[in-house]
Amino acid sequence: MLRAAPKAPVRRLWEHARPHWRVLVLGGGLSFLGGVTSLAQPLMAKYVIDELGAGGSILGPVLALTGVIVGGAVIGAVGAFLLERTGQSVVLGVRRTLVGSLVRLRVAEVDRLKPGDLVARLTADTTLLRTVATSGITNLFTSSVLLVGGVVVMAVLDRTLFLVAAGMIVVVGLLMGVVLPRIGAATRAAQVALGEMGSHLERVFGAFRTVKASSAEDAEIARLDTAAVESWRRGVAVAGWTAVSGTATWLAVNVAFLTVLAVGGGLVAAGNLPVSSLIAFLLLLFYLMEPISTLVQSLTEIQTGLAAVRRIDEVSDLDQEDTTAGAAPAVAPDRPASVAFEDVAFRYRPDLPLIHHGVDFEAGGAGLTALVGPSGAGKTTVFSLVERFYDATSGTVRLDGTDVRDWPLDALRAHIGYVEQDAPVLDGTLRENLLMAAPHATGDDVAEIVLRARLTELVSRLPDGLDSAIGHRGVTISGGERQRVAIARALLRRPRLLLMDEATSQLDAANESALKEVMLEAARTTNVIVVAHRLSTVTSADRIVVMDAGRVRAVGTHEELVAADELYRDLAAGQLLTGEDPSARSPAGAA
Ligand SMILES: Nc1ncnc2c1ncn2[C@@H]1O[C@H](COP(=O)(O)OP(=O)(O)OP(=O)(O)O)[C@@H](O)[C@H]1O
Repeated sequence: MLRAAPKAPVRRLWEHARPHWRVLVLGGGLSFLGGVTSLAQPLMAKYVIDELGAGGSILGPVLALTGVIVGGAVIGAVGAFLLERTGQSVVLGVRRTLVGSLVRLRVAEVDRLKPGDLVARLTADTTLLRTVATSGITNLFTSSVLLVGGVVVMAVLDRTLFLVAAGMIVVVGLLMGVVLPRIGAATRAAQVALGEMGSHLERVFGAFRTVKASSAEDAEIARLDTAAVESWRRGVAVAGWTAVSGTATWLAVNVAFLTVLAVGGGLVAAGNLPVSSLIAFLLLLFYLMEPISTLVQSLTEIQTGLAAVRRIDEVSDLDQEDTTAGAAPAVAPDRPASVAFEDVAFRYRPDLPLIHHGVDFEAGGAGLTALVGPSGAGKTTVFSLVERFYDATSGTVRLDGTDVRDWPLDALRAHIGYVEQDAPVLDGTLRENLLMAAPHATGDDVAEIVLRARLTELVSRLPDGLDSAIGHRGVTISGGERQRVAIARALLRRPRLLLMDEATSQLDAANESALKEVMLEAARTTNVIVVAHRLSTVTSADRIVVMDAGRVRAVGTHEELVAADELYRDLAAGQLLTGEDPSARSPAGAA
């Protein structure tokens, strides 16, 4: 579904961590110091025993040992805190990048993605990453430092015993080489299954009423369950491999411990090794048990995190819009914008057929232009090309005479108000919904728009007026009200071009006439283009563009088109506009 990330995940993980390298080095340095002091403990124990054997005072060495233990603990704690904090900051950075990438994705990318899976990447995958970026990286670092230090001290203490211990480390290393890739693959598969679950759930909630009305709950639950079981299966595989690596590491360390005891005992008996060195060596091995098992555990966790990094970075690699590139053409701020389509051909994807086959029309100046035509003729697609949700496959779309591809996206869209067909309201208050497209609008601006969009009655009916929650968790507002909220939102932007996709569902007479009034009022000062499904809109239009099968077949006023264009006459008759009997003509769909 998503393109594979081209960069190695370890490099990506490092790229996310790089901005914090100073704190990382400081935390790492302190952890190293903490580790060194704990490594010094066995050596100091040897010193205490040697002093005792020589009949000297042990007060000094014991005090020094205590100081080293306490100092080492404090330094280690500060280092661990700094590393942990860095881990959290890495995750914050990743989440910010991911949110930025998701919201700036091109519409065409979102068309082929599953939103539920994207949500899982932002939530579940970044949560996985947090474990790695906190305890995983911290433990990997500190345990590696301790292990390397321990190994060096062992090599200095006794070569023979060192070789025994080194053999154990090699065995653990080989084991990790086998186990870690399997843990990584299983984790990735588990996360993919989790993403699938998110997608299924989104599908269910996206059509919740339909699912219930179709009595399809059981089938949907079964789909969700399949994904849940797959995630569980992969999780169990991870648990299995983790158990194998944990137990095998423990065994390897213990075998090494016994071997060192046996070989070292022999060396001591033969007088080739002081007993204090053997004790120090055994203590070292004992101390190293923890860093070794922590190292193994953190390598396991990092596999998990790298699986998450892969999935997160697949999103960062998707095509995003650059909304600021280019220089905006100079335009008169209060003049209505003109739109021109010049021989525009368009397909949504290379593997899909053309939707537009050479669309040509112009709509300039203030006034109302209605786009009409059978369902699927490509009317809404016209709007998508003006807004540059997609780019024309060939031909040119112009705003104010400039190719829309030469406008900075932000500047282009700043001139346009867009009302979608289903006029969605977003979860939040009515005021937030209105201010979305014009965050700097004043209270007076909002009050004026409420009046213009005939929303006064709605505002007075809502419990907290403009500050009432609407949408999911608030009051549900009607289709007509949603349309007017959407128009108000678009108008608050003070657009020079208003694109409005009329709702196909029937509105009651009061709502319809309210909408019409708002539209006509806007058309006095703005270029308003409407995908018209209602007769009252069509007859009020200054210009009607008739589209059929991806082409413009006629342009004119209602009267001109009734006289000159058969398809338009059929469409109008289908809605009893001309008083003709529609059944007497070929069926041409609804306008
Ligand atoms: N995102 C998309 N990806 C692929 N095909 C699409 C996409 N959006 C629309 N289409 C297809 O493009 C064609 C034209 O759609 P469009 O929405 O522009 O038609 P319309 O004239 O506005 O129809 P209606 O009056 O029913 O709203 C349809 O066949 C539709 O299935």
